[in-house]
Amino acid sequence: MKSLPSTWPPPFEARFETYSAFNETATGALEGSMSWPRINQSAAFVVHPSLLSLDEVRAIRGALPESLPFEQHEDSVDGYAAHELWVWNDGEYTTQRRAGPDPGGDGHKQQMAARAALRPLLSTLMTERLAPLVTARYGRGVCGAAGCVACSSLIRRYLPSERRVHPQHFDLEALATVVVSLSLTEDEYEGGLFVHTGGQARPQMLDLHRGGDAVVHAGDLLHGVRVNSGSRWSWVTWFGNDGEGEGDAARQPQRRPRDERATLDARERNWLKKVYADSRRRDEL
Ligand SMILES: O=C(O)CCC(=O)C(=O)O
Ligand SMILES: [Fe+2]
Repeated sequence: MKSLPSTWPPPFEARFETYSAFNETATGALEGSMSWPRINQSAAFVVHPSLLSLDEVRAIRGALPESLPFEQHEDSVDGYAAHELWVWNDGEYTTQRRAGPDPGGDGHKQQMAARAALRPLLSTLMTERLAPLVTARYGRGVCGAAGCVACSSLIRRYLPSERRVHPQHFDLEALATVVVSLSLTEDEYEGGLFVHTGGQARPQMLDLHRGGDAVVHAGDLLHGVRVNSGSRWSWVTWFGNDGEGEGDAARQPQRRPRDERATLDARERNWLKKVYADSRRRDEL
């Protein structure tokens, strides 16, 4: 029998470098790239420290007491109860993603109150901070002239008694995803979001422990969540294109053409500078 080469599994590591679109502002956005061993394939992501301020995170978490029953429909990745709270679906405010077990008591009322409280907050952040970031990264060739649009947005929680993992998957529903950490303190949980190339490679954990830290990636990134201890809260938004000019196919997931990098125009560059100057100022407060 042929034996495996002694270098198997192949060495594998995520590569991190300063994200070039943000070099000038030197705010520490990092581009990571996962290269599949032996095949010429890679997937990139950008980690943005403090995309939201801690005050913004506190405002979101303030609407989410631990006693709030989350939605328990089957998760699309592993079929177990999802423990999600959907706030946006198909580009619109939603009251529920899918039917699931009745939360009992006044559970629905509590969920509706939480969504109503989150709606203005998340909506402003999605349009003013998240969507332009996605459009700047993937470009108008992919996002459409009007820019990428938030299609789905939900809060996830990983409580010790509920869910510890979200198995690795691609976000096939999304052109691009933004995940924002909703931690109130940096030691609220251990473990977290990992990126992977599957097989025998070792997953790479991303450090998103500070509330407001965010990662932006396209649908082609293999990723998942494993919480080793504590409670983790995250805000997940899936983006599609602008929905213009493609009839019913609009807003369907689209693969980012490989190696495409958005070329930022002066207006977008200025906007990014401002986002980063603001986030630096927030850090200094
Ligand atoms: O909770 C997270 O950080 C990510 C969850 C995720 O990958 C997803 O909702 O698609
Ligand atoms: Fe995902």
